[in-house]
Amino acid sequence: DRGSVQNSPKSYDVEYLMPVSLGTPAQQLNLDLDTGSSDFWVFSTLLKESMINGQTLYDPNASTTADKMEGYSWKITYGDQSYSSGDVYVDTVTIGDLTVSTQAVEAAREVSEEFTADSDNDGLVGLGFGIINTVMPYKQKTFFEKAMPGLDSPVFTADLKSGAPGRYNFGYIDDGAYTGNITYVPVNSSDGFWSWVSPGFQVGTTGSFNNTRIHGIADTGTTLLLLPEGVCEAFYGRIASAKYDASQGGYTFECNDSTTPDFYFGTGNGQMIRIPGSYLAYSKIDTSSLRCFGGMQSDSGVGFTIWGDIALKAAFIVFDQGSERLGWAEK
Ligand SMILES: C[C@H](Cc1ccc(C(C)(C)C)cc1)[C@H](NN)c1nnnn1Cc1ccc2c(c1)OCO2
Repeated sequence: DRGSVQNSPKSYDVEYLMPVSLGTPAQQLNLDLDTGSSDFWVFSTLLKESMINGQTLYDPNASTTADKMEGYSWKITYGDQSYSSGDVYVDTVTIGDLTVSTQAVEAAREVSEEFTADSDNDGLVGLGFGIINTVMPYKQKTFFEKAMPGLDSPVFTADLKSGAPGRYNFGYIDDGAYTGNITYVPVNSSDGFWSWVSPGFQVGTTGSFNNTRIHGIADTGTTLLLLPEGVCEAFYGRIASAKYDASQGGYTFECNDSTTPDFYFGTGNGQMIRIPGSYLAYSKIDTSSLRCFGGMQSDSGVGFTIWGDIALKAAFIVFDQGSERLGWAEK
């Protein structure tokens, strides 16, 4: 079995949303596929009105295939301190013509203001590893873990694009979606994340390759690229107008600064992925400004490196849960 679904970026590629069908008859919601968490939760009719702001709601009472998991609950807090919580239903879920008939759907009763404010986002599909699922008393499997036994191959792939729709595929690798070879690196899933080690980085085409191992996670649910302070300093040191601006909470530079170099990160056996300098001028800090907030920021607040969308949209990535490895390819 296999599946394929288009993902569409919101403005500034802040997140990528995909249509998902839940229940019978199908209720379609736009969800954020997040490889950095492992809860499948949705805005629902259980929410207080004050927490809803245009989102599409999952109504378990309108689904003939929904069964309430009595006595089960969930509560998740994300690294940016946003949170959500609620009840759990078993129901059928289809993503890109791939159906899981008994998916644990976490229906929100409460969401923090950050989720309320994002009217396009109807919830998250966590595709990290199930060991960090928050459902109590017994944690639940992710959509991919439920689908995996029926798939042609135990993999899903992410093809995110800059300012354009991309695609998530389940159960197969589309050899037309990338160029060159796929370089596989081992994953340590003990923390529930797609954790891997990059052998190093290079700033621009003339810079030397820095053999400094970078431990981090591949996270489709994080917008930016959060790297060690030293790497940020090496990169922004090469941009004439760049500075760390405490009032903005990060590095900023002039959006059209022609000295902005590309950023390369190593994956393994000599392969490097090139992030175009243009991807690193993330967004104007305010409409009248000529300065941009950097797409690369320090990971000091997180404690580990996060290869978020800024990096992922420069590559074709294979999330191989069967062999616990990540595949990286240029495209
Ligand atoms: C932030 C997203 C999860 C999310 C996505 C979207 C949203 C909104 C819709 C409301 C915009 C909120 C939350 C990320 N997903 N793996 C995540 N989930 N847990 N940690 N991270 C990454 C991290 C991001 C920012 C940090 C951080 C750690 O530590 C300190 O600052």
